[in-house]
Amino acid sequence: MAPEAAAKDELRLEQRHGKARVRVARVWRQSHDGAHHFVEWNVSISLLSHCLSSYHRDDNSDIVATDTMKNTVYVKAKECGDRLSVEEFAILIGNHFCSFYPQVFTAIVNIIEKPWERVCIDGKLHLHGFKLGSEKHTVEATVQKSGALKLSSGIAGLALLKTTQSGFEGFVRDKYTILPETRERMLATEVNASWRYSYESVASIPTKGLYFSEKFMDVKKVLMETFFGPPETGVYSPSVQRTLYLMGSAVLRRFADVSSIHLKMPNIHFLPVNLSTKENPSMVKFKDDVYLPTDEPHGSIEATVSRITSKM
Ligand SMILES: O=c1[nH]c(=O)c2[nH]c(=O)[nH]c2[nH]1
Repeated sequence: MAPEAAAKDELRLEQRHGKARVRVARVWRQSHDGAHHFVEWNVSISLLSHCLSSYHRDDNSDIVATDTMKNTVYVKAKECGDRLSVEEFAILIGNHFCSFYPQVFTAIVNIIEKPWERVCIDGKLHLHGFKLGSEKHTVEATVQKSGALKLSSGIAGLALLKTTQSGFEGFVRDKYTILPETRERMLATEVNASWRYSYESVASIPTKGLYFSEKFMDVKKVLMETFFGPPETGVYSPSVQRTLYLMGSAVLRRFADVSSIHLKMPNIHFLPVNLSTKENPSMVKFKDDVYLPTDEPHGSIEATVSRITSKM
């Protein structure tokens, strides 16, 4: 928020305004091989600006209209002749508002990219055919007039499940506890991750190729490899907490330009099904085979893993 003291009333006002959920799709047509590239973005913009008179008086002369913000998304999408990553587009939009309008000092741009993937027909990548995948790519760019930048990317809704190599033992037992200890259970979650890049100014971001799009795929790969372990043996998970920490620390170890990662990993329960009657005591006896899938309630487990930067 933009805090400004209103001397007249001795009140403090914190304000921002913006346009939420501006939907835009962009096609880039490559002339050399006929391939089309496609993205669909949902853009939200929030501006911190000096426009106090609109709150204190009937004077809108400093307001950048939210309708103008919406139009700017389409203009900038049109103007970007070459493919760019969702991170670069967020920074471009944020930078525009901070540099074009004297009264805007901070722009916060959030974008959600839909997971459209090129289809494969008869083993060949289609030139202009796409299907919708599941997990989304998110970004938040906070740009200051000075060019200072905070950049985070994320994954939303990455549903993962393994049918073994998971357990939960040694937790607190008291008169309220009935959960049995186990070394054999299903582990299912829907990962929401957000990682902060260490680039601190617009001028310092890597611009070669689609740097951040590739990085997004690489981070996702590291998260999944750590969750599942090797294909034939897997890796044992003693708790969601431990697995979350290993996933986050693997990302920090692997990518020098990621300074922290927040992971939210609900523990989605698949309950053992045991059915028995007096007549048929072993009608369905659970042998790690038949489960009742559930959505709620679920365990909610989240943590942020960051580098400890020693300041000498
Ligand atoms: O991995 C787990 N972490 C928990 O904190 C927890 N709590 C619970 O009931 N089951 C589990 N599993």
